Amino acid sequence: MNRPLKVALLGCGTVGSAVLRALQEQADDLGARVGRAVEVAGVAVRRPAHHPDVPADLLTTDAHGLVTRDDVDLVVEVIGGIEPARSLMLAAFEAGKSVVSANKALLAEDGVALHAAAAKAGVDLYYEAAVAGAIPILRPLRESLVGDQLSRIVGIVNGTTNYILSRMAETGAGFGEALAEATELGYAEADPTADVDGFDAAAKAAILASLAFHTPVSAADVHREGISTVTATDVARAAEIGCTVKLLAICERVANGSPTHPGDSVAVRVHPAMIPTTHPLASVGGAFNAVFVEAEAAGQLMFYGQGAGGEPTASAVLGDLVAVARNRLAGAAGQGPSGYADLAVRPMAETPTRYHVSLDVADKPGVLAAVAQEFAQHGVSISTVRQTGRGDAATLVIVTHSAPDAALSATIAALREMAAVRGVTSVLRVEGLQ
Ligand SMILES: NC(=O)C1=CN([C@@H]2O[C@H](COP(=O)(O)OP(=O)(O)OC[C@H]3O[C@@H](n4cnc5c(N)ncnc54)[C@H](O)[C@@H]3O)[C@@H](O)[C@H]2O)C=CC1
Ligand SMILES: N[C@@H](CC=O)C(=O)O
Ligand code: NA
Repeated sequence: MNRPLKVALLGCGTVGSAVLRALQEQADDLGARVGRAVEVAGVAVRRPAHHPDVPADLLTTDAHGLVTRDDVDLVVEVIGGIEPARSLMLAAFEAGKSVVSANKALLAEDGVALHAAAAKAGVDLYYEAAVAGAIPILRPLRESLVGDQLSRIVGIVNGTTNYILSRMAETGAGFGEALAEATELGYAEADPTADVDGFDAAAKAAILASLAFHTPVSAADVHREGISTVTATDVARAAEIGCTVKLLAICERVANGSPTHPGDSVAVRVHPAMIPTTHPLASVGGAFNAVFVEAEAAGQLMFYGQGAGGEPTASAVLGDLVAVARNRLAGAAGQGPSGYADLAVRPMAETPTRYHVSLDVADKPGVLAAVAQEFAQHGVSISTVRQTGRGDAATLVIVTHSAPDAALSATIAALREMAAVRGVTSVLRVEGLQ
């Protein structure tokens, strides 16, 4: 009889414990789908005493020893972070074992080298769980859409920040209170600043852009802004123009160049933005994620589902585990991402964006003209202007047309210096507005 395939589980936190539970409770079904029984060989943890529910004979603090054990066939890495996750993955490849991971931080930092190591060893590196949790998005990009030309991906890919923004908008909850809830529910990273400051979404954007545009993109290539600067005023201003505030990951293929990138390039950015409440992404609430893909032949596609949490993420991990187990039995390995297009990454300063700006001004003759002049001087065209209030308490709300981001931020800096402007009370980019 064929011996079972043995899985080494590295990490037993929010995701790891859900993966372990599923491996134990659904062992028969998983084995039937793979075509061979799948068993847990061991679970590497830092503090065994913290895992009373895991059979003691499976627990070990020696992750490296577990990964390189002769009877281990497949490795699931759900420790997170860069080290020791990277060294453990490399050790697994060297020992001829395929790896399934949920670690976007590592893949976005060192994906090219890790894929090269896996390819050299003839094994798999799969990480569907790393982007948008349970939502199948990496395999669709890598396989189903590989025959098409992708032009743009806009996603809500961080559950924690979407949960926080949804709570702020819907219930008026404070930032800290909403973050504590997201952490309690298992959505936040071990260090939640990774979520709040946009690092997690930037890592996911890098992975999406790499696959979509056949171009190596790392987290360092992604323009990143988080949500800690989003204020109640921003949320209220958004509502006034029929918009909502979301942290967006935007990956674009840009044709016809810019001053420093004359050919095609890619622009990858993560920042909060106002989007119309009629936009498909506007209704994505709580820890849900959605990824909106635009492709030449396929047109628009939207992928939606649970982007965070133990069980949903475990679903993606197990899907990958079945895939790599099948490959192993077939004596094959799936193809890694291709980087043949190798497009340049366009800097944010040259990327076209639109701004929504609120200014406190005195309602005096000439103020509007002076403000408009400042936009014009920076080459920024105004789409709409709205004034509320009179006298000393007037507010100007301006939405621009699209312009290079550097021109927009220079305009804001100049407005802050104008005597007629008492304060710039809200500045957010706008996406999807007609
Ligand atoms: N929680 C979520 O909703 C999602 C998490 N992920 C990713 O999954 C991975 C795991 O995340 P969580 O389970 O949420 O984190 P977690 O912090 O709950 O669990 C990580 C576990 O790994 C253990 N660990 C750390 N270093 C270790 C080492 N050297 N040896 C053995 N164990 C070690 C920790 O003690 C902890 O129990 C991360 O890469 C994360 O970005 C991906 C998608 C969703
Ligand atoms: N911390 C992440 C977890 C999933 O990737 C998030 O909040 O989305
Ligand atoms: Na996914």
